[in-house]
Amino acid sequence: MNGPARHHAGRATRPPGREVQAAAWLLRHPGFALVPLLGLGLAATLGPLGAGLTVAAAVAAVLVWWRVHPATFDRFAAPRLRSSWRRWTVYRGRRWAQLMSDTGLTREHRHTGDQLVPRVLRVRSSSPSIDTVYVRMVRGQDVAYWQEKASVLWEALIAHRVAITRHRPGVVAIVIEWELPFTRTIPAPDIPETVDDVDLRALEIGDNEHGQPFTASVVDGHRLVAGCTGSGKGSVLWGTLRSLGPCLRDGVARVWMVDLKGGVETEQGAPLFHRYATTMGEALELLTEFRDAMRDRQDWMRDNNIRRCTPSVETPVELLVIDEMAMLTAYGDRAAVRDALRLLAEIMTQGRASLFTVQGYLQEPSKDVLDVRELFTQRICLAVTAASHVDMVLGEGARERGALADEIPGDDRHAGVGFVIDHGSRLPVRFRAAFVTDDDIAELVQRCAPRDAQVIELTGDRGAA
Ligand SMILES: Nc1ncnc2c1ncn2[C@@H]1O[C@H](COP(=O)(O)OP(=O)(O)OP(=O)(O)O)[C@@H](O)[C@H]1O
Repeated sequence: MNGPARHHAGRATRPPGREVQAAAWLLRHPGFALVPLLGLGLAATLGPLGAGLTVAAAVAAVLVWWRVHPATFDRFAAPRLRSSWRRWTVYRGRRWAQLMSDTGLTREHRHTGDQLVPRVLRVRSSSPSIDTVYVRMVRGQDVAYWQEKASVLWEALIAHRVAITRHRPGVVAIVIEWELPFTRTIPAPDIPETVDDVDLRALEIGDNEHGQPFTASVVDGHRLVAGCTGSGKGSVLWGTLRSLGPCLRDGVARVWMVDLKGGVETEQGAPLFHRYATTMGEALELLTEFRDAMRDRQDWMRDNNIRRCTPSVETPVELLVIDEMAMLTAYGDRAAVRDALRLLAEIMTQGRASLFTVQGYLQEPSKDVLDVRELFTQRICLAVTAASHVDMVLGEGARERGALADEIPGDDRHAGVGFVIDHGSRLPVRFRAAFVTDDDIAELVQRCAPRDAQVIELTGDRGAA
């Protein structure tokens, strides 16, 4: 009856031999065997000089790519190279074991007394300042246990923020934000002088964490912006309109504004709008008019055999902006909400080629918004109040890949900070919207209000129709 070996037949009381451990390690990290083998293979076929030249040429090609085309390099090559680099410099061997031990995340084997260290399975470095480390927990731990230790881990790593989620049974994903790359408030984008200075596919609304302009299109689809109160949605909205300024002035783009918060925040910009609605009744009228205008343009395109419109005074970009979208799609009278959702779905599925696009701003993503979520091709998540909101807005797995939007503190240092998913790499990219003040809005109105504006009067009953 004595001794663990008799209690647990088949379970060893001593670890496997070192050679077995080494073979298992190599199987888990095939690159370590394959790279030297490839080197030897090259040397055998091309000779040492040929092999050296081939490797040098490969390194040179990567360097040339890095220098010549930073945008594609940062998008495709950098995350992979960075992930490998971090894996073997930060989350490796003894250093990792020490970190786990110091933070109380190791366990002693009951029988052998060995330290069991959670194993790093994979590192994904989506940006220079965000890593996701996938770790197999040791037996007896669960995700709640790890989450309890998150703050200890955070302090030990000297990181900006750490969040832990369950990836799959036995495996946790640790998202580590190393630093906040935005140290200052970014001033509002300049209003371009002329329509020719405006790139409708890349309107500047802030900076991304790579230090490049954060841009957004108003012609390639629809945009959803989610963020809790005070997160900086206003900056994204007004930043877009500032970058679009001359197009509004000259009638190459027109804004149809729906603000069911009574127009408090958008009233200042009313002279810029082609149509303006602040009650549910007005909003439905506006949506219907927008939809009908879209149908008319589609008919015109069909008659003239045009597959895609070019923005011009004759065929302007028609931009439907909905501030606090949930008031339209979730909280209003049920029949009105149903009508609004039906009109929106029609506009969003058909509007793109005829230049009818939608931008929805939202405080709290709800189930009703999810019905049309997939129709938004660009989704932006500023600070939100719940972890589940991040995936609701950006798509499943976004938070685990690094989009910790629910962890963005609600203070002025972080206002305007958010995440988007890069279309090419599918990785989250952090950005900060430029701050558009009331004076910046006033300047925009003064310089860019359209000459032939026919704004709906701000009268009538307010609230739900
Ligand atoms: N891009 C930014 N950079 C720095 N600070 C900002 C930025 N955007 C907003 N702020 C600060 O955050 C405050 C709240 O911003 P804003 O009103 O745009 O938030 P919001 O998301 O529109 O909130 P609500 O949904 O309540 O209207 C601003 O008064 C300003 O102090």
